[in-house]
Amino acid sequence: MAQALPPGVRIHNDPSSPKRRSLRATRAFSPGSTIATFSNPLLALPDGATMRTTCNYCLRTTAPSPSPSQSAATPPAFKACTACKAAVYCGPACQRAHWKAAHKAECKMFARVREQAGKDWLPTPVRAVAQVLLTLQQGKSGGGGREAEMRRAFIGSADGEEEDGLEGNVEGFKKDGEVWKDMELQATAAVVYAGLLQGEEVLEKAREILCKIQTNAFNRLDADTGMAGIFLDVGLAMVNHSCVPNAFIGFDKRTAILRAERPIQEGEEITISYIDNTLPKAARYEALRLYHFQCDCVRCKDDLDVYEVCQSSPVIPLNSFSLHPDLAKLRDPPGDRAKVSKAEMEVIHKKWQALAKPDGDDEESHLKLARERWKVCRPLIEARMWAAEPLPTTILQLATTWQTSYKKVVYALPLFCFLSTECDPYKFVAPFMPWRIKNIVAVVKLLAVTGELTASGALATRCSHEALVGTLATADQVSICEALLRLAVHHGASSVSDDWEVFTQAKSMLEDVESLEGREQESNMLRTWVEDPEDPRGAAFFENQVLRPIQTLSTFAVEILESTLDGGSLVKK
Ligand SMILES: C[S@@+](CC[C@H](N)C(=O)[O-])C[C@H]1O[C@@H](n2cnc3c(N)ncnc32)[C@H](O)[C@@H]1O
Repeated sequence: MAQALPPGVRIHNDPSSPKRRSLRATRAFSPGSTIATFSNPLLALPDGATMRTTCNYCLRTTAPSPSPSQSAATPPAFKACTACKAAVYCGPACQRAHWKAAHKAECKMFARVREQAGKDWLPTPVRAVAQVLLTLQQGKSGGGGREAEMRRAFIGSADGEEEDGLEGNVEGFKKDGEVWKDMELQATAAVVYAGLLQGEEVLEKAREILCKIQTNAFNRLDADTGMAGIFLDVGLAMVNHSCVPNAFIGFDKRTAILRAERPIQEGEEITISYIDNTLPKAARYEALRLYHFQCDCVRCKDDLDVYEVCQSSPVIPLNSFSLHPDLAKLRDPPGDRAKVSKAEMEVIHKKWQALAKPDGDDEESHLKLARERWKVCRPLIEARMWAAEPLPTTILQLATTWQTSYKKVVYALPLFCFLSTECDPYKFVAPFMPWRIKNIVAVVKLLAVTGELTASGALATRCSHEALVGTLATADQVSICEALLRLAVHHGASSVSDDWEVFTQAKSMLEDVESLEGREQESNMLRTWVEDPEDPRGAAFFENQVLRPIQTLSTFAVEILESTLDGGSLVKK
């Protein structure tokens, strides 16, 4: 593709390979380091309905605080475009930039959307296709550089050389019955709302654009690593998939950051995972169906489970500064893995997926579903394969429900400790992977609750698990929080982005903990441990005051899960 690429990467074109083009490293990268940033996307859109609560240019989800000159009583708010009243912005600079980048072409479309559909937003793929069609259309009357870039990416170069454009897998999509039907509808909607005449030529063009968006756009991760909107950069779009990738992508507003997950050599192909690569093989293949290729990475070829991938990971040593410093255990994971065959793991996942959604959003409905899921996972539980999906997701879903429950919040703590020590390190071996940091920060937030309950003496009335109450009563909960926050801040610097909400929260919570009086000794000890995790005094402090209580809390998790999900009682001596 003829476009400027950031340093750190180059495009390799091999017409004889099924992958065709790929992204290669121009130098070596260590795990956690930034390979390249991509800040000039061709498309960057918030999710459909959230276009009213997300800045349509920088994709910020909360408006910046008012300046000191503004009244503090005025809550920061997004301002809508005065013409269409649909797109909103965090400030005039973003509004101006978006006008130039995309909104000038699409603004009038929203009046039509309101008139024809009675809505002031469009589903993301429909809006994205319409934006491309309208920019190309505008180009006919002098759209400038943006139009030329769009044309090269979506239509091919001016001399008709298709080679230059984005991959669309159009023929593959056309063979995919239900999917293609949906795509045809979305493409037609884009043409109608864009106000273009509905000839077969324009409809065909719209379908091809949609195929290219589907193949090359990334789901932009929101602050909490949930999905929110799409991001398409023609350079980043050259990165291929592997279920054992050596890189991952983080997003910071309108910028995508490509980071190394494993050591990368100069000239090596850079790969990311397009999907949740910790799922069993059949589920991964199903998720990859929309990309129209057969993955032949080592995870797929040898049908490796999470433990087998973990065992041979080159980033195991990074865990010496983590909540799983026992590297030998990562290389030789516990459990009776021979008890569950790969075929049985596939069946478990299929059955789990087939279970219906919760009947309602109340705690009881979630609990009912968790019980059914737990039952399906029984062979994995008996083999103690805690990191094998769908078991960790089952635990996480219950832990997340309990996190906000007045009655169960205390029980969420052992569950998150368990996820952080027995599941996440095997699923995501590099300690800077966002899901690991997010669950560690969840432990800190829960300790803030149990710390208060312990101090006020109310813990025993809120929790009938005596050993859990006893462990918390004797633990130095503040030092545990400080140690976990230091881990989160250290690894967070190599994770999603500097602006990642989980990372910024960890930094601010750490400042709060550091400012507490009367615990200089503990704080100094933890500082020593961060500076040199091998220092015997710091290491012993971490081992005794932090790791041991976390591991003890974690041991209560299975008991609590079994008693809640298998019909027992939470009361334990
Ligand atoms: C985002 S594009 C990646 C760039 C693409 N290789 C190109 O030349 O334009 C995604 C498409 O690349 C191809 N692809 C990605 N990863 C692949 C892999 N591991 N093996 C084969 N093809 C792959 C598939 O056609 C997929 O739909």
